[in-house]
Amino acid sequence: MEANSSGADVSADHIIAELLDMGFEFDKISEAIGIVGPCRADVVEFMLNGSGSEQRKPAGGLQRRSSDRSTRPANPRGNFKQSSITDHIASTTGSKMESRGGEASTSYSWLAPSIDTAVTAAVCSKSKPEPQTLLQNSRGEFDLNDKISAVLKKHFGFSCVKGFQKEALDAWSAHKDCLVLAATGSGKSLCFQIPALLTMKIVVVISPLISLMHDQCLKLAKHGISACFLGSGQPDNRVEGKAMAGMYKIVYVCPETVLRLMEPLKKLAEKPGIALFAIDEVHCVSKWGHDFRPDYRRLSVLRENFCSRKLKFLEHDIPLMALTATATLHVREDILKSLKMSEHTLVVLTSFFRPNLRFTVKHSKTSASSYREDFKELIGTYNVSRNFSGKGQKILHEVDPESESSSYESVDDSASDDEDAVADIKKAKVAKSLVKENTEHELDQYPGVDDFDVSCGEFLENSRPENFAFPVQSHETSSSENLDQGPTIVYVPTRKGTVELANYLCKSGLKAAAYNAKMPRSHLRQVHEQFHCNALEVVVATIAFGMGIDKSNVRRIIHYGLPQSLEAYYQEAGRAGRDGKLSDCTLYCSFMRTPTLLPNKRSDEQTRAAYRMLLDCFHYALNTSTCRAKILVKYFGEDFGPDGCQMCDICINGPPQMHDFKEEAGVFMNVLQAQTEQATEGMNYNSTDCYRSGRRNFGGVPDFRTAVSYIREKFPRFAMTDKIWWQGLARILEDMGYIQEAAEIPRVIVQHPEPTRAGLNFLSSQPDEEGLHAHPDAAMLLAMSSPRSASSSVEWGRGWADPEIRRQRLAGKTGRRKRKRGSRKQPTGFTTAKERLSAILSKSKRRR
Ligand SMILES: Nc1ncnc2c1ncn2[C@@H]1O[C@H](COP(=O)(O)OP(=O)(O)OP(=O)(O)O)[C@@H](O)[C@H]1O
Ligand SMILES: [Mg+2]
Repeated sequence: MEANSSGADVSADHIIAELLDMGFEFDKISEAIGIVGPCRADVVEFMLNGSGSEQRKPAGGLQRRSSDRSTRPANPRGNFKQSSITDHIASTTGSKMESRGGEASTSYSWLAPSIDTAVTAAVCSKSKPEPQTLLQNSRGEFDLNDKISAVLKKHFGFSCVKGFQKEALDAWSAHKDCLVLAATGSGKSLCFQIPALLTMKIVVVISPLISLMHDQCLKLAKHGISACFLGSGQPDNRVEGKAMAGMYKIVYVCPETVLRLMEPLKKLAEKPGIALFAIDEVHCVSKWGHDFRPDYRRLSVLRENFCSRKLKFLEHDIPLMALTATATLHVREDILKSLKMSEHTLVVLTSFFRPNLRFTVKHSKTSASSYREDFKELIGTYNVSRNFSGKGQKILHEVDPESESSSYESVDDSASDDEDAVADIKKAKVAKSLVKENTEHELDQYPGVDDFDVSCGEFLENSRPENFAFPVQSHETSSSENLDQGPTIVYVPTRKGTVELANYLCKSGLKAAAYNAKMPRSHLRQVHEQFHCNALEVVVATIAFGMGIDKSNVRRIIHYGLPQSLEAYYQEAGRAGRDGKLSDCTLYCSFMRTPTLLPNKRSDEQTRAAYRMLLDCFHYALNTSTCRAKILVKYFGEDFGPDGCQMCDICINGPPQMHDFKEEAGVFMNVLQAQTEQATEGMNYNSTDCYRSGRRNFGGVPDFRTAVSYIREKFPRFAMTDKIWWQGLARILEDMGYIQEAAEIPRVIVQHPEPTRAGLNFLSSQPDEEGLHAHPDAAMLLAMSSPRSASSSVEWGRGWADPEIRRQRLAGKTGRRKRKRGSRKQPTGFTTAKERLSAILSKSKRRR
């Protein structure tokens, strides 16, 4: 150990790290240390002067070769104690400088890991005091900031770290756990990549997808940093062995593999040492997040095992750094708890706002029949510069939609919008698939970790990946063509949708490809590669293509169907505009259709939370009065301030006119109140009296449908109103706290609204009192523009959910037109129930 006058030890591995970064070869350094001892000046002098030819001329960029590592001695630092992180990054002080007098600047100036000319000059002219280098601050000290700046410039070409990156690095250097919450594309990866460059130790990164690990390793290799990834598939002992021997600066692993490699990781922690465990996309830990992965939850073993209490050779616990762009307050708490992160964990929180993203929402059936209208503009954008002849592009990967054993439309049939939609359903032979009870397979799940056709790979610095062909430019693509337009990602909810839409876009002349979790993994890798090298203009993907994709020039994210949560939406939208340029995020969804949950195994509590998230997302889509960016960041607990983004459709178009809903609200809530009273008065009233189409008996709580049917029947002025409109009113009343959902597991559309105390107060207010002013939401506006068609088709669509009705329709016994023409048979008992309701209503009116 090298002692300085301040009494602080500078360990040999520190010297090795610094000299390696300067470009000296490992075996030469260790040989020199063996001869002259762990003193930097002596080691450098020995290498430069003692053996003349020892120095590899350091130059910007990459110095170490992979072969250097293979010749590495088994235990180069033999008996030296394992140094701490602060040893590496804050080893020099003013007192050292003073103590070494004139030598100080020469001794310490070559601490600069990337200022290669300074190194040479400093070492070669020992007698002269050196001018201050980039690594010295005004007091002549070398500090963390300087070192970070140096490696940042050398490896990434950036001039400085961002504030939140600095905070995270400070936490790491102080051996603290840290939770980094920062917007998509803000640069979270650097927070865990830089530590690998500041020490000789290894950074272990836990990541949820091979595609993500692959992309990051590829980039690191280009930046001169060796890395590898270990998926959960068939282990490659060669890469795994090298990784566990410390041959790569950064080791990406999936959670499952971390758990399997606990013992080798402990050895790695001993030598050469683990600088940090980074858990990327850490929202996957939480059951309340949008992409829960059970293996992530088991990562608490990291905090439990890699601490100085358990591993005696550690001076400090190995810090954990957890990172995500999409965690609500609830999820954050869950992360800290589930990973058993230290109670001193630093939470680094930045704004989630992405100022260059322009959010828009549009109503669409989002079925094949609406492709032409919805994608006209996109097709025009790409075709404008190339005189499209009408001869479509080659489809990257032809998949027979029939073989997908499900149909896109069938997902939506239960609430399709109008006659056209029904015709589409018929055309697409959806009837066949409707018979199937289980539709789970048609929606895509988040992919498993092994989303590529390889389970591990190594990426040596400045070299091409060994297991991967570097993306080949498509023969059809010149590097400049259409780059200005930038690529587009279209997210669709179903696997079949990806294929259908990609085919449609290809036929329209675009270079498009489908991407979903069920496609061959080799195809998925090909799409990734072609997307990254601009050979593709559009990727039509499910949620399988989302997290962490870092391509700077994505200009458009189109969601063609409602996402499951605002977290998922913001995560996917965050793929756009990572170069800071204006980019569009457009959500197409049906305002008329009731969104459904992706099938998944959930407890009741999780189902409740999942519906809540879906509901928030639906509210976002239907919103007509609040800036979209404001809603999004508020969702993550951030106050946006009074102004909007001035870019989204709401900020541009302004809200619709306010409406006084007092009368409608009064009628609606009176009916609900009557239903409630009816139930409590034990009149044996329930919804099955009203409908005999297999609907559930709700046990005496108010029922939305019954209430609306009653209103339409009994109040002539509301006879033409649409259920969709009343659903909108129910949302407004719920927001105001006047009604609440009584169902145990609330759905996206209110089912059993009951008046609250505030609602009852409102009901008893005088007619001349203040009105109930609100902006109608997007569904209400739409319903007002075409009241009949909407409700009738919704009824029709709902019928399909009933196995009996479906059977009859498929058997041709009943059809929509026939039903429309014929008189609608009132279910027995309907009149009686209405009469009862009337009686209660007039009774309660009399009471008031
Ligand atoms: N200090 C910096 N200065 C300039 N650019 C930076 C800086 N840090 C990171 N970047 C750039 O920001 C881009 C996004 O980085 P990164 O992929 O780490 O984002 P992220 O925060 O992890 O996003 P996501 O949440 O989507 O995964 C990268 O291309 C990176 O080069
Ligand atoms: Mg990231």
